[in-house]
This record gives sequence, structure tokens and C-alpha cells, in this order.
Amino acid sequence: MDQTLAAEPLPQPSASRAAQVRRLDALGAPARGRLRAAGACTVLAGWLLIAQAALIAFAVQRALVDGHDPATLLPTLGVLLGVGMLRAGLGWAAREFADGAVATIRTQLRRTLARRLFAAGVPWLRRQRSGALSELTGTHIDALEGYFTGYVPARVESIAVPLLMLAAAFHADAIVGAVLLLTLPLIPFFMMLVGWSAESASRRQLRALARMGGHFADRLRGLGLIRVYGRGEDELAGIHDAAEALRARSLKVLQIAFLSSTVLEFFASVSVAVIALYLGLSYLGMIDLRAEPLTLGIGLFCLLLAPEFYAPMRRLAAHYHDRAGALAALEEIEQSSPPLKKGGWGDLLGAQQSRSQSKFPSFPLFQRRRASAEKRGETSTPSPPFSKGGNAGAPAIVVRDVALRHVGAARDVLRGLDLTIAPGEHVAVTGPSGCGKSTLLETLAGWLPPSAGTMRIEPAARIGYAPQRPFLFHGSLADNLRLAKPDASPAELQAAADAAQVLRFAAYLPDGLDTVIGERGFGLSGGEARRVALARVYLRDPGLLLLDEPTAFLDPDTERALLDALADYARGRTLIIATHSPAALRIVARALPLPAMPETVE
Ligand SMILES: Nc1ncnc2c1ncn2[C@@H]1O[C@H](COP(=O)(O)OP(=O)(O)OP(=O)(O)O)[C@@H](O)[C@H]1O
Repeated sequence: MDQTLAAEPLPQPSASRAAQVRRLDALGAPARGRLRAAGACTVLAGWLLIAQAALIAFAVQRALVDGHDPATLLPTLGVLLGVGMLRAGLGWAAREFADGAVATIRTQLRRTLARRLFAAGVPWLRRQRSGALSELTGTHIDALEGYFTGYVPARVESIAVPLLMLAAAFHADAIVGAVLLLTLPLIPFFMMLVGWSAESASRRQLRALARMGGHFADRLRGLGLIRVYGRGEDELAGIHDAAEALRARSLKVLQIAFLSSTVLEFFASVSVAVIALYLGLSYLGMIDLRAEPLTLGIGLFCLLLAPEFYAPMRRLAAHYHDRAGALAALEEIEQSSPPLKKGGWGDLLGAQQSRSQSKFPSFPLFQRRRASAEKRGETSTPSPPFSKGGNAGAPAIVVRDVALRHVGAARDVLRGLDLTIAPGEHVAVTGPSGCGKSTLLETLAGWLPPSAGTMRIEPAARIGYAPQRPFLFHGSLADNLRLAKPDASPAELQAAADAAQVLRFAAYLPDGLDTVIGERGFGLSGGEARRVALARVYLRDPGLLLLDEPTAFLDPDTERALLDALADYARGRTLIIATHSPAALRIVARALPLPAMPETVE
């Protein structure tokens, strides 16, 4: 079985349970009003049950014992019907309020998580498994639903409703009241015992789910490779084992859930039986603990009330593993998501963004917010249209004694690097494979902080970075280009695609620029994907262009056309191009050869 799927030791809860519950409740802040309304409706519906029981007992007493004409009971039955309908309405309203609240809470939490992911930067994201991250933002956040729709209203109900019922029971019969009072603490005690094991079982189940999600997404992406190497059967066995482990953990959670319900049902039934026994023996005259005789109405009222007395607590118990699941999910979210730090390095889309640019990343999630902010005139000046020859302020770059090291790597890729690039200068970074050309560009783009030394680029510089392995989303080519400039006109898209030589291949695609490509640029060749990334950079209208081997894999004719257009476009902008191509060297003013690291020299 895959090592990554083997069970890991669970981390100890990071804080006391009370603090965790407080943090969980704090998540409800954006929907506080609706949560309170849901609780109020639930409590009111519970209180009306007392009235309902009293009306039934009153009607039975009058009809069967006092011998009243059934017609005189019609008003009582009418009120009873009204109370029943009111309770149904309150139940519906409580559900509506709770559903609305949980939708707000989920959206808010997903927004916070997305912000954290953007702020964490590329080095952090690269080390994550996308399947596990999607579990985090999907299943884990959904696991909070039961807490807010079920547990929170039940918590209020289980305090307010039994107390009033207890008072009503004492008013009707002190012995019944006493039995209810004595059995009351047993239920929270057993709930607590069961809840602890439910919580750790839920945590294990969520972990298994996230691991399995990550594993499955990875394997799906590498399906072709798995077939080529004939590893299909082994992978199937691995997935089978992981699914089996998840099934066992899910059943464990269910087992605990059923066990807790059974225990509570048992105790509630025993107490109701004790009350029934007391009432029965009183009617038979075998015990006489009351000052006045027990009427049918009072006995019936107590018998109707007794199971309802335990119902809110049984509901709370039924939702107790929602609480356990939510606590486990919150802990997973807190532990697995990146810390929220101000000014983190880069963002998910890296330096396709400008450093000085707006506060909203170009991601669909944020586009609506960007649009409304623009309406309010909050964003910075909109980027100018696609234009050849720079007008975006070409920055100077000064690098002093810089060392570069990848996150988690044991050695520096580059050390003692000094570099001065004038505004508008065109430079080629050259050197043997693995010497650190891409790493240098990543650092200049802000994806990777230098491990030593200083690096200064004008903070207002708009940067356009086309990495070696650009990320293309599932969607049309035009959608992928619009990522750089959401409001780009068709003419601008055409111009950028033309300059980056995208039109050369897009012309043969079924729908031209509107052709849908698969996730990570599936359906495009490596050279084509890089040209799309280059067109994206053009649309950003950057002052600094960082291009990582944009002409690799190109035939000489396409390469020449691409470089001619690039030379034209890059006038007045600072250009740094990592390349092995002699043709690319001809469009730059100077080459900056990087030394091979001693370890890489054979
Ligand atoms: N994310 C990473 N974590 C650890 N090491 C890395 C990472 N990415 C690259 N490296 C290592 O850093 C070194 C420099 O890699 P880089 O991609 O910058 O080289 P390059 O000069 O661009 O190579 P090429 O010309 O083949 O593109 C290599 O030894 C590589 O193995």
C-alpha cells in the first residue's frame, strides 16, 4: 500500500475543548441573528408542546370523566389545532433560519480559506496535494453544517424547554417532577462520554477522507503514466485498501452514533416507565403520595409530558456527533490550511499579478468583488489596453549577494549572486540545465523569497511572468487569456494571441480562441501552452517581463516570428528571458550566464 495512505499518528488537540467550541461558535458570527431566530423558534415550538399536552388532558378529562357534551369541547379542539399548526410553522421557520445561517457561514469560511491559500504563496501550495485541499474546502467545511443547523438550536432547546416542562410537571405532580429532576443529569453525563470517542473517531474519518481524496486526485492525473508502466493493478489495490480503511472509519463513527442514541433511549424509556408505574399504582390505590386524588387529566398530562421532557436532550445527543464532527473538521481546517500572514510571497497566480496592483487576485471568486469595488471607484487605475512598446514603467533591478534555495531543499541553488539591470534593459539568463535560471525568475517574480542577500525591484512595477510549466485552467483559450485582463476586448485577445503566436495553432482548433482546453492545458503541446502563457503576459501590459524559455520546442520559423513580436513588444519594458536558444540571445542586449553549481558539474 502507498506509504502516504498509511495511518498517521493523530496530532493532539491544539487547545482545550472549551476554547475549540468557542472558536467554532465564533464562526457563526456572520449569521448570529439568524441562528438566534432559529433557536427562538425551536424553543417556542417546545414550549407550545406543554400547552398542547394540557389541552389534550383537559379535553379528555372533560369528555370522559366530567361527562361534558362533546360539542362543548369544540373551542378547545380548535385551539389545539391552532397550536399544532403554529408548532409546525415554527419548526419550518427554524429550519429556514438555520439553513440560511449555515449557507452564510460556509461561504464566509470558504472565502477566508481561499484568502489564506492566496496569501500562502506558491512554495507552500506546491507542497500540497490538490485533492486534499479540495477536501478541506469541500467536505470539511460541509461537516460544519450539522453543528449549526442541528446542534446549536438543540443546545438552546435542551436548556429552555425541559426547564419549563419541569416547572409544569412539578405544578401538576411533585413526584413526577422529582423523577424528571433526578434523571435529568444522567443524560448529559452519558452524552459527554460518548461525545469524546465520537470526536476522535470523526477526526480519524476526516483524515482518511482527505488522504484518500489527495491520493485519488493524484492517481487520476497520472492515469496515462500508470498504464504505461503497467502499475494499474497495484494502484487499484492501493485505492481499494484506502477505501476499505475509510469505510471502517466511517462505520466506527456510525457505530458510536447509534450506541449513543441507544443509551439515551434506554434511560429516557426507563424514566417514563417509572412515571407510568407511579401513576398506575396511584390509580390502583396501591400508593398514595398525593395530598389530593390523582385525576385522569393530570395523569394523562404527566404521561404526555414525560417523553417530551427527554426529547430535546435526545435531539441534542443525536446532534452531538455533529458537534464532534464539526470540532474535528475545524481542527483539520486549522492545521491543514496555511497561516494567514500579511504580505505573503506571491499568490496562487503568482506574478501574473502586479505588485502594485489591486487588492483582489484575478480569480473568478474575486471577480464579482472586483467589479463592485470598481463601481465604487476603489481599485487602482485600470490596466491599459494591449500595447506594443512599454508604457507601464520599466523597473530597475538590483540584486546583492543573493542566495536562493527551494523550500525544504538541502542546498542553495545559487549563492552570492550580484546583478544590476537598468530600466528597459533586455537580458538573457543562460547556463547549463539545473543551474537555477527558473529559480532566479521565480524569485524575481516574488514566488520564492531569497534565503540571503537583498533584491530590489521598484514596488510599483507591474510584473508579467510566464513560467516553464504554466498553469492553464479548464476553459476556453480566451478564458485563460482573460485571467490576465478580465475585461479584454476580442480585439485585444486577438492581438496578444497573434504576438505570442497562439493564433498559429488556434486557427486549426475547432472554435479558434473559444476552443475549450482541459485542466492544466490538456490538449495543447508544451510549446503551445507556453505561448498561451506568453499571450497572458502581453495582456497584463507589464513593465517587467520574466519569460522562462518561451521558445523551447518551437520550430525555427515560429521561434523567429515570436521573437520578432517580443522584441517589438518589449521596447520600453525591462525583459529577462531564461533561454538556451541562440536565436533568443540575438534580441537581448546582454547575456547573464549563471555558473553551474559544483554538485551539478560532472
Ligand atoms: N521546488 C523545488 N524544490 C527543490 N529543488 C528544486 C525545486 N525546483 C527546482 N529545484 C532544483 O533547483 C535546481 C535549479 O532548478 P532550475 O529549474 O532553476 O534550473 P534551470 O537552470 O532553470 O534548468 P533548465 O535549464 O533545465 O530549465 C535544480 O537542481 C532543481 O532540481
